[in-house]
Amino acid sequence: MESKEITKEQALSLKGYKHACHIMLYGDTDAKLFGKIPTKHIVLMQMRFDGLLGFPGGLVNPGQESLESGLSREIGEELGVALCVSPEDHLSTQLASSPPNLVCHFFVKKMTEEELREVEKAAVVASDHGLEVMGLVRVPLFTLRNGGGLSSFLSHSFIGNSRSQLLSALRTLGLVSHHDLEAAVTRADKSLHSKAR
Ligand SMILES: O=c1[nH]cnc2c1ncn2[C@@H]1O[C@H](COP(=O)(O)OP(=O)(O)O)[C@@H](O)[C@H]1O
Repeated sequence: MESKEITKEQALSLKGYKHACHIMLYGDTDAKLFGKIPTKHIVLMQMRFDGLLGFPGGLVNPGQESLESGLSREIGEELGVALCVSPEDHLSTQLASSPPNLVCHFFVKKMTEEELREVEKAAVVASDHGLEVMGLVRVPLFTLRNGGGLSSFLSHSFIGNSRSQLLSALRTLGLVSHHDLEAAVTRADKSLHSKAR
């Protein structure tokens, strides 16, 4: 899905648009896969009720609450934690090409490994668990010798523009090197292309 980047202020001045707010929670880790492959960072996404991957969040009505407090409310429902989202956590706003009249606001929040583990534990007993949210998942950011890892993750199906939100956050925050990211995207796109044939 192609989307056009606009400012948060432009988005808020649009009439008759819905506002979706989603957040990427992330942090650093020293953990090594199989005791040798550095996982480097933790990045959380979720498996939704419809089988698609996306970020925690949902629709917010800016006429009734700020984008940040609406997003905090959605996080409470989906992840069972009280998380304060601030305007500084905003990363981008995009005009969705589909569905029409939707803007997608994207936030990122850095947390410690311990805090992220607490979120993962709380999510299992959150009210939406097993209903709107089937579970949190960590994004594998590494590339294995057989090419698996990030590229296999990117070959799954994503809701809306969440795949491009993920890629732009990984790029902007420098969580994956430019070379590794481009290689993973190329490999994933090839695999998606061959599945489609
Ligand atoms: O992670 C995401 N990134 C960007 N857009 C998303 C993401 N998840 C859902 N959306 C879009 O946001 C809108 C609201 O969906 P969502 O299911 O999150 O909210 P809701 O629970 O308030 O209905 C939908 O149009 C959906 O396509």
